[in-house]
Amino acid sequence: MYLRELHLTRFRNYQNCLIEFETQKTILLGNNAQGKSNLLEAVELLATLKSHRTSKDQDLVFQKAEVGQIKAIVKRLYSETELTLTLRQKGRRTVAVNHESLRRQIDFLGRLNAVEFSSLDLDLVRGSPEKRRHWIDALLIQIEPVYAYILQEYNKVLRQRNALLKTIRKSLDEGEVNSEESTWEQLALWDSQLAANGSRVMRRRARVMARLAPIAQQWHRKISKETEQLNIEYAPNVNWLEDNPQVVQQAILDRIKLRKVAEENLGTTVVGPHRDEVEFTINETPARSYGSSGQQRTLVLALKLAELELIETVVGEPPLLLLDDVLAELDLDRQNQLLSAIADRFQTLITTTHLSSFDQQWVKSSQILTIDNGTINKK
Ligand SMILES: Nc1ncnc2c1ncn2[C@@H]1O[C@H](COP(=O)(O)OP(=O)(O)OP(=O)(O)O)[C@@H](O)[C@H]1O
Repeated sequence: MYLRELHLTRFRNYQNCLIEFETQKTILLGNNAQGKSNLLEAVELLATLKSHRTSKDQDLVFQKAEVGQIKAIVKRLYSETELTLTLRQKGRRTVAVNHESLRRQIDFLGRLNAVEFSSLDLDLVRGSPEKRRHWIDALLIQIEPVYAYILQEYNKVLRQRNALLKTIRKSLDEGEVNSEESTWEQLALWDSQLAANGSRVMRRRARVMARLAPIAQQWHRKISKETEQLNIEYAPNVNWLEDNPQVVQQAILDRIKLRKVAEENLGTTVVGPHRDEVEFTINETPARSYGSSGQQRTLVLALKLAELELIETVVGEPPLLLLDDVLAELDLDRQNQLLSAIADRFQTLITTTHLSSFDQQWVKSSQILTIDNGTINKK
């Protein structure tokens, strides 16, 4: 797929900016805080309807403006589509495809695919489990857009169940024995909802990890010159023996029973995919605590290359690659591995503050755009 045009109106620090992408590779060159990451964020939003930098639309709209917009023309093998995402300071965002508004946001997903790689991605290894859950979820949304809906439903159930557990906790604090039957009936209802929705999330996470792990392992072996063996293990909060909805749901219900007292005392849900983890080990040592920063970079690079490949296999077309200031973080050897893997296969947008760290061949074959305080010029 190919992003031909991007038009940003009152988005972040862009007032009105039209960018036409003329080659497979674009270098976005500019000093700090000029709008390079903002531009990649716009593409990320079109691909996932999420930004890894903020969950508030107010942050995305140009200061004090009411409405901001991201518009793009995407060329696919057999079609060309115009995508429009309208963001509001107050009120809901809206989406349109070829000028037609869509009622459901998930119908917007899957029309543009992108893998982003920024220095923040090192947090994938070092950061909290939440970072890794977000990472799997963002990948799943791209290869199976209905997952966005499944996750949203799970989170709704989780919020409601937590609210009920909080009330139970409060009455325990106040010394009331909560004997009201309706409270326990309600909780039993939320238990089964949590199990039904939780099993959908967990089974999909398990499946995508099973597909991604061998690809990432292969890349990792190659980048580490066969010296290191990566292992990726999805560690769900609940274990099950068979990939079958009933089996997984029952496993969740059994664990809820086991953790009943803890949940009531804490006043929150402790069982479910919101407590999942992904474990990375290198030569059987946990990468998070023992990996050197070089090893951690190799690991993240292998994961990103695996994401590109997996999306390409599932979608049938190569996704875009967004590299946010990341080349400088990699040594020459890893840079070359990345650049040769990309070659001309993936349309790549890459931000940098200076061109000197780039391979000259790469510079020659790229379109170079300079970014200065929300305005873009060809170099
Ligand atoms: N909603 C907004 N309205 C106006 N300006 C904004 C908004 N959100 C962010 N900005 C501005 O965008 C700029 C940051 O841009 P961006 O994060 O893209 O930096 P960058 O060019 O990638 O720099 P770096 O190299 O430091 O990552 C800052 O000047 C910030 O004030």
